[in-house]
Amino acid sequence: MTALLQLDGISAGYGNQTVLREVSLAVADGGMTAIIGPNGHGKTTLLRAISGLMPLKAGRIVFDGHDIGGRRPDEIVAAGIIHVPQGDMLFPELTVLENLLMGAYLPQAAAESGRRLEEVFALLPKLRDRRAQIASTLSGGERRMVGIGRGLMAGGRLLMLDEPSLGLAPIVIDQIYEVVDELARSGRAVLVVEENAARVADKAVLMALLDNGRLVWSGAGAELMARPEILATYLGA
Ligand SMILES: Nc1ncnc2c1ncn2[C@@H]1O[C@H](COP(=O)(O)OP(=O)(O)OP(=O)(O)O)[C@@H](O)[C@H]1O
Repeated sequence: MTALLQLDGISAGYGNQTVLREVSLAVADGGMTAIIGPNGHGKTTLLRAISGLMPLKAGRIVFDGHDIGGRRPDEIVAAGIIHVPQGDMLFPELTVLENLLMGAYLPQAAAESGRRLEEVFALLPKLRDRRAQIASTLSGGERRMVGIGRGLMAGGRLLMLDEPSLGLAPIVIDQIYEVVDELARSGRAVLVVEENAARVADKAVLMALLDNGRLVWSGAGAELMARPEILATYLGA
């Protein structure tokens, strides 16, 4: 496998508190990789560390052959890593279109924003119909789609999604994962954080289980589903 992103023994945390402990992980150049694990065990922190939103205490992050540890968040976006944060974080008073265009704020992305917008509308046709609607009046599922669309507007080679299922009804979660799966099957590298392993087990090329900031297991989804002791110990299944 060609790794697009390679984490090499990374540790990170808040102040004196260490949250991530020596995590090593290879993310493939295409398809879905899933970070799973219970709440509060470091999944969001892992994405924040990759995005440059918090400093590393130890370890190396190599993306597309370059050591990106210590780079600023905007430099990491420019390098091709897009982070769609938990809970949408849209601009509530702006329209769908304005929110989408916010994703293309860096010069290179801005130059390609017309073409990208067409790609986003092709993947998420509902957003074309809703483009003039104010974000705060959208449903939860629609807001999530705008968040994903805004991330895609930035371009990038790796799309990181922090719990795209959070707070949505099961039927809407299925719709969101259909979109994520379509992106992954079209060859885009997607790193997704998900609390419920079963939701991604049949889609992910690799699942990585974080417990108390450590990577305690990784492997194929089918392998995990055949390990009831891991599911019971770490995921309360
Ligand atoms: N800004 C912060 N300051 C201090 N501690 C924090 C901060 N954010 C998170 N933590 C702590 O870091 C640990 C890991 O949190 P993190 O958000 O990474 O977990 P998670 O697995 O993503 O869970 P969730 O899905 O609930 O966000 C928790 O103990 C949390 O309390």
